[in-house]
Formats: sequence, structure tokens, C-alpha cells
Amino acid sequence: MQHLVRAFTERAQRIRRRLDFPPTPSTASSEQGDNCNCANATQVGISTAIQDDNVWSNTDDQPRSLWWRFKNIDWNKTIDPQSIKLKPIFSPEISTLIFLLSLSIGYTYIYWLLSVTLCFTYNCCVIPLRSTFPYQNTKNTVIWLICDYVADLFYLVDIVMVRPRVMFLEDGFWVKDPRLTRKNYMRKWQFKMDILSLLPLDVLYFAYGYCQALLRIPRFLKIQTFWELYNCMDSVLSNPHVVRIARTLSYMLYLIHINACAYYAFSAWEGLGSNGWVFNGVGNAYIRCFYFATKTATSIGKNPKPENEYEYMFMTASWLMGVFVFALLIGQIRDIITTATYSRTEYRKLVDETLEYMRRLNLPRELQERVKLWFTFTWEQQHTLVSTNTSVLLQDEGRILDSLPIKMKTDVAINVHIQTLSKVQLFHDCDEALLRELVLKLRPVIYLPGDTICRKGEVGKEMYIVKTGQVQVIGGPTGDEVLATLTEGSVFGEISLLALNGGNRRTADVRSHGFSNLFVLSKSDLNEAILHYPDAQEILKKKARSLMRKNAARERPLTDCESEVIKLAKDPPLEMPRLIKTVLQVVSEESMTARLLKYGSQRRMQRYGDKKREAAAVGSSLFIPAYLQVVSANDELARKSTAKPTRAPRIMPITRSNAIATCLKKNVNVNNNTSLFCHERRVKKTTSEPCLGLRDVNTFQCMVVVHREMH
Ligand SMILES: Nc1ncnc2c1ncn2[C@@H]1O[C@@H]2COP(=O)(O)O[C@H]2[C@H]1O
Repeated sequence: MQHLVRAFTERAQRIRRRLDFPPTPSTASSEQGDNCNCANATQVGISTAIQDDNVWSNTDDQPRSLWWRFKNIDWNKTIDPQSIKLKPIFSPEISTLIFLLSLSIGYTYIYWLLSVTLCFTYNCCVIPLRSTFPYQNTKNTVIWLICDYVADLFYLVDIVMVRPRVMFLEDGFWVKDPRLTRKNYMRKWQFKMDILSLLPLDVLYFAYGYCQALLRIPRFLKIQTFWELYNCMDSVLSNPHVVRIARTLSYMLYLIHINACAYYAFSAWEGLGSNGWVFNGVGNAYIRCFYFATKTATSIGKNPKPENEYEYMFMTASWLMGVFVFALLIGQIRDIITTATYSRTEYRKLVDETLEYMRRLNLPRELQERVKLWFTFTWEQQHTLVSTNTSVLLQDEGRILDSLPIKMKTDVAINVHIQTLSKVQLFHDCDEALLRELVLKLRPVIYLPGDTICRKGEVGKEMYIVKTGQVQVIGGPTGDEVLATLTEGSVFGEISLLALNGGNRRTADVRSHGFSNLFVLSKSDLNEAILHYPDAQEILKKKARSLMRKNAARERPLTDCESEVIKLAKDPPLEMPRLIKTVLQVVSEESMTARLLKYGSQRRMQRYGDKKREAAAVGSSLFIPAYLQVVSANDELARKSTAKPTRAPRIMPITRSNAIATCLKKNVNVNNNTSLFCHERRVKKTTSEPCLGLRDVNTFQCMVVVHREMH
């Protein structure tokens, strides 16, 4: 049961991990076999790791024995040095076996490096210690020798089975062929050093005795593995500064360790306690000597005074090491910490400067508090300073990403914002290329509760996407009605940007409801991006038009007939040429010639004839709606379109009673039973809504068309 529970937990964790790394658009292409290119190498690595994961953790959920796992190791498989993700060790069995098994699985490569590095560290620390301090004696020699040879075994396995199988890059491609990887390893300097590191000088034990640990000094040559481990950890851990500090500290500690060993060796050579400078042999020798070495290396002082030239030389060398090497290492640690805390330091500086500036100007306390709140919230949300005139990826850390190729930068941006962008309906329907183009232009901005994001009537210069939080669109006849509450993934501010309202003015107030995190897209960026994507333009426009219609309906209550003014369209009908008038005078009005001249074509003649008959039936003039425009007194949009008719017909809802009132004003004889109609074909071209003529009892949509061509 326990095994099953563990297996399920691991599976859930694996799936969660995969969800944490949603595939970027480029992933798919990068997972295609061996011929992947360099840029996608990391993704290949990760995907390999995921596949390899299955070997290790029973895809069919059957508990596997260690023996089964061992049997199924593909010893010819190459190791991907990129797939070095640290994974929890999910097999609690004997750790050495895990290391052995891990040889066949790329992603545990880092564990292998760790184990070889531990052996290397053991050798580095123990060889000088045993050579100087009297810690090896005949009683414990066997234990020391066992430890030595276990470490040597790891070295050997590494040289024979691991190193020759590590993949390498050639001409931008990963080489996986085991023969080539072996050759590549044997060509390298590392191979020579590794072979030398296993030089069996231990055979000289027979001549000089088992306590000559110094004979193992070639084991130091395995230092490459130590460096490789740190490099891997640097790229694997989310906080590489810790690794860097650890590495620098380990150098410092090792220097002190060597110094302590040297001090003891010196003291033993001169005779323990033979003068005031040497170690007096009291207490734990290693701790006392380490203490002495630390004081000297860090130049803290209060060291015993040297009494002969050799001691002076020793102290001088120790102090020099303290001044140069330690100063260098401590400087490195300072740099690492400065880099790690750069963002926070910059943030603090900016906050302090801003608050100081506001204090100097004696700005209201409330405003100062709001600014402070904004800084705090922004920091908590983004852990970076948001510059208001640069894009998402051109902020602090983004500036560093600037050196990346644009495609990679887009991948990073998409990954960072994938959750929000996937909720934007607009991007669902649009071309993926547009999304990639837009994502680099998005700029994050935070609003506090109650902040006005845009005001009705302002010139619209930006469009917004809600990342988190809620914003309210305020409008309606009274101007304080909440028209809509927009949540994550909603887009607003596009109407004025696309100039769909006949101008570039905002059509509503938009206010932040709580704390809201938005993406801003400037007009120029939007225009530049959608220029080549007419579909996206159309989607945006369609959405904007539907919003405008909704707002117009809201702002013009159906019962309010008084607010509507009716006037004749400005453009006079085209005048008939004089020659045609003359001909018409001489031919009969009912003749075909006269009718053709009047209507232009037989089709039009027939159509107009039908309409005329229908109009005559209700005693009205022809094409009432075509000559009229209904303008709401408070509808700015409609007034604008009167001044400058657009090519697309404008369609506005009015009540049936209004339509009748309009007709009566124009001396058009209609009553409640009258069926009104307009130029159906034109209306249908631009809308799928039913056009005028519905015999609805109370209200109906009267499509009033204002279009030059209609006259
Ligand atoms: N009824 C509505 N529902 C949702 N959003 C709206 C509504 N009316 C206006 N908006 C949005 O509010 C924005 C205000 O600025 P714009 O006019 O540029 O674009 C507007 C629309 O994006």
C-alpha cells in the first residue's frame, strides 16, 4: 500500500511539474529527434528527462524491484549533460545502487557529479590531514584504506562508464553516438588528468608504509568534476547565488585547512611546544591549528610572535595569502550578494527618493500614503521595478534578456505571461504569430483600488488587458452605472484606439475595483502589430462595435421618444441631367424608355416599382428610412456621423412609436398597422440583425440607414 501511495504521489508531482512548464510554441518543433538545433537544446534536455523519468518510475504503475531496474539499464545510452534537473530521490533504497542506476538516466547525472565531487573533497581534505596530523595509526588504517578505495571506485566508474558517455555539441548538434562521445572524451585534457588522478602510487605503501597518505596526491587532479558540479548547480538551482557563495566559501575554508595542516606540520617539525610560536600540543590539535590559521588568514592579528626565520617566513606567507587571496574571495562574495540583491536595493533607493521628493513638495499625506502603497504592492507582485515606459521584458531583469535573440526573448515572455494570455479571448481567435508579436510590447502596470484607468472623453492612447484583479466600466445615462466588471483576460480600451466611435475619445470611464494588475499596449504598438493581421483587426473591431451598440442601447432608453430628433439627410438627391429631362418630357411616362431612363436598369426599375407600389399602399413617400437619420439628443456618436457619413450604414434601434412619429413629422402617412421597411439589401450586408419591417406589437428595431449611396 505504501508503495502504491508513493507511486501515485510521485506521479501527481510529475504531472504538476509538467504543468509548471507549459510547452512554448517552439517546443513542438524542438522535440523532433536528433537534428534539433542548439537553441532548443535545453528543451530537448528537459523532454528527454521527462521521457527518462518513465524508465525510472514505472509508467504502468507496477512496483518494480531494484533488480528489474538494474536489468533494464541501457548501458549504451549516452548521458545528456543538459538534462541535469535536480529531482527528489524517489527510491529510498540503498543510495549506492541509486547512483549506479542513475548512470543510465540522464537527469540524475548531477547526483553522480555530486558523489564524485564528494570523493574528490574527501581526498582533498583527508590527504593533507593524514599526512600532517597524527590521525592515521595502525589501528584505524584499515578504515582509512576502505574509505580511500571506495572513493577510488567512484573515480574509476566515472572514468570508465560515465565520462565516455556524456553527449557533446558539435557544429550546433548534440552528438549522441557512444563511439563518438568516447572518442571526444579521450581527446580531452580532462581524460589525461582523470587517468593521472588514478595513478596507483599506493603500491609504494609496501615500500614506505601504509601511513604515507601523501602518495595519493594525484587524486587532486579530479578537480574538473568539482568545477563541473558547481556549473551544473549554477544552472539548475533557482537561486544560483547560494551556489556561488558556497563555492567561494569552500575555497576559503580549504585554504585555512591547508594552512592549519602546514602549521601543525611546521610545529611538529620544530617540536610541539618548543617555543611560544609553535603549537603546544595542548587540546584538540586540528581545532587549535584551524583557529590559528583562521586568525592569520583573516589578518585578525593577536598571533604568537614568530621566533625564527622559518616562522617569520611562514607568517609572512600566511598574511600575504590573507591579504590577497582572502581579499579577493571576500570581494567576490560581496559582488555575489550585490548582484543577488540588486533589484531590492534599487527598489529601496527609488522608494526613498520618491518619498523624499513628495515630502519636500509637501504633498498631501493621503497621496503620499497611496504612492507608498503602490510601491509596496508592486514589489510584492512583481519583485521588480516597473518602468512605465518600457515593455514587460525591458524592465530590470528584462534589460539583461535584451541580449537574447528576439525569438528566445518572446519564448521567455510567453512563458512568463502564458497564464494571462491564454485567457484573452482575442488571442484565442487570432493568429499565433500576432500573439508572439504583441507579447513583447506588453507593459505591466498596477492600479490601486478606486484608481481611474481611463476617463470618458479622453483621447485613447492605450489598450489594456486585465492580468489579475477586476476593473469596472462605468457609464450609462447617469454616468455612474457599472456597465461591466472585467476580470482576468479581459481586454478594454480598444474602441478609442481603433477610432470606431468616429474619433479617438474614450467611450466610458474605467476604474480599478480592487488592486489590479494590467498589461498596457500602446496605440502605435497595436497598430504596428495588427497591420499585418486583418483577421485580428476584424475581431477587435467586431467586439468594439458590439460594445458600442450595447452602450448606445443603454444610454438611449426605449421609452424616451423626446430625446430623439429627426432631420433630413444633408445631401440633396442627385439632380437628373437636363437631356434626360427633355427626353422624358417627349416620351410617355409609362413607356419602357422613360422608365429605363429614370431607373437606369431593368432590375432596378422592377425593384423600385415594387417599393413604389408598397409605399403607395400606405400613402407614404418612398424609402423613408433612406432619407432619414435618427439622432439621439445625447448620442454624440450619431451627431458625429451626421457631420461625416461613413461608408458603412449606421444602424440604430428606435421604438416603433418613434419611427411613426418621424414619418408623421415628415408628412408621411403611416399608422399603427403600417409596415415600415428600409433598404433591406444594404442593411443585410452589414448586419445579421433583422431589419425594419417587423410587425412587432410594441417595439422593433428600426434600421435607419445614413449613407450617401442611398440617395
Ligand atoms: N458595455 C461595456 N462592456 C464592457 N466594456 C466596455 C463597455 N463599454 C465600454 N467598454 C470598454 O471601456 C473602454 C473605455 O475606453 P474605450 O472607449 O477606448 O474602449 C472601451 C471599451 O473597451
